[in-house]
Amino acid sequence: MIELSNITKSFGEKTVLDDISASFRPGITNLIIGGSGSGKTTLLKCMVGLHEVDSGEVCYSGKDFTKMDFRERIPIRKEIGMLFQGSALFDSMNVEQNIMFPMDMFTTMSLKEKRERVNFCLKRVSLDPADVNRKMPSELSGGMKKRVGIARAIALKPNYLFCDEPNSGLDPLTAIVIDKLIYEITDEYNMTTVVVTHDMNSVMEIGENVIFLHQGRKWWEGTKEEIRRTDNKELNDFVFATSFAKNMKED
Ligand SMILES: Nc1ncnc2c1ncn2[C@@H]1O[C@H](COP(=O)(O)OP(=O)(O)OP(=O)(O)O)[C@@H](O)[C@H]1O
Repeated sequence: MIELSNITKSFGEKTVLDDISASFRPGITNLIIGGSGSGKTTLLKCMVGLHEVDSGEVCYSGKDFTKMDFRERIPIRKEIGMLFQGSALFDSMNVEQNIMFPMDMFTTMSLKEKRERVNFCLKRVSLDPADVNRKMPSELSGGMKKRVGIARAIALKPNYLFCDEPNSGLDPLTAIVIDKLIYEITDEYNMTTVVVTHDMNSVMEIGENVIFLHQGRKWWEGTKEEIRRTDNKELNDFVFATSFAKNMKED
């Protein structure tokens, strides 16, 4: 469980996050949506400590992350898996080395144990270790890179999974496959998963809890089913901006 209380963040004069409170429960996919510049990525970065908040609390299972120093944060960081935009694989490392990286950083596992874990994680994302282990990221398709990114994110059996635009750059069918994968592993490992997206297909497929940010504020919160019935003007304008999505709205 992650709980945000009254998060505020400014860059210079500009308030980017304005008094955001929200709860993200384990075992479900929590989505953060909103227009460009609404503060989604900033909020995600505040949650993992890549930005410091100006005020407010980010609590992991009741422990306030914002008040901790670097050392105190390490045990929580070990429980966090991250899939950032573009997969962020290390170009100079092959697939196996990429997935081993968090284990090298945070564990004393033997090489044999690490290899077993890499193979397990690759199989979990439906990749064949014998086929991809020695490949470099440049040799993989966009969808495969995302899968490897997810395999690396789950390598340390995280309790928390953060994904920033996991579908960016993917064709619609591959995007659905990646969404389903995130949804399945969230349920399977009972992770607290937070996904930043502006992909409406994702919202309608896996939006079990959706937070809508508008002008740096939490404007609306609900489920994918509730979005179809919402009267919130800004949310409607955002979600049903495309004719495809309009067809999905209930009368
Ligand atoms: N490091 C920074 N320094 C100054 N301003 C920043 C910084 N990071 C973000 N911003 C500003 O904060 C606002 C919110 O940015 P953010 O990236 O969180 O939006 P977003 O909702 O994720 O947008 P997008 O969907 O386009 O990725 C923007 O106006 C952006 O210019």
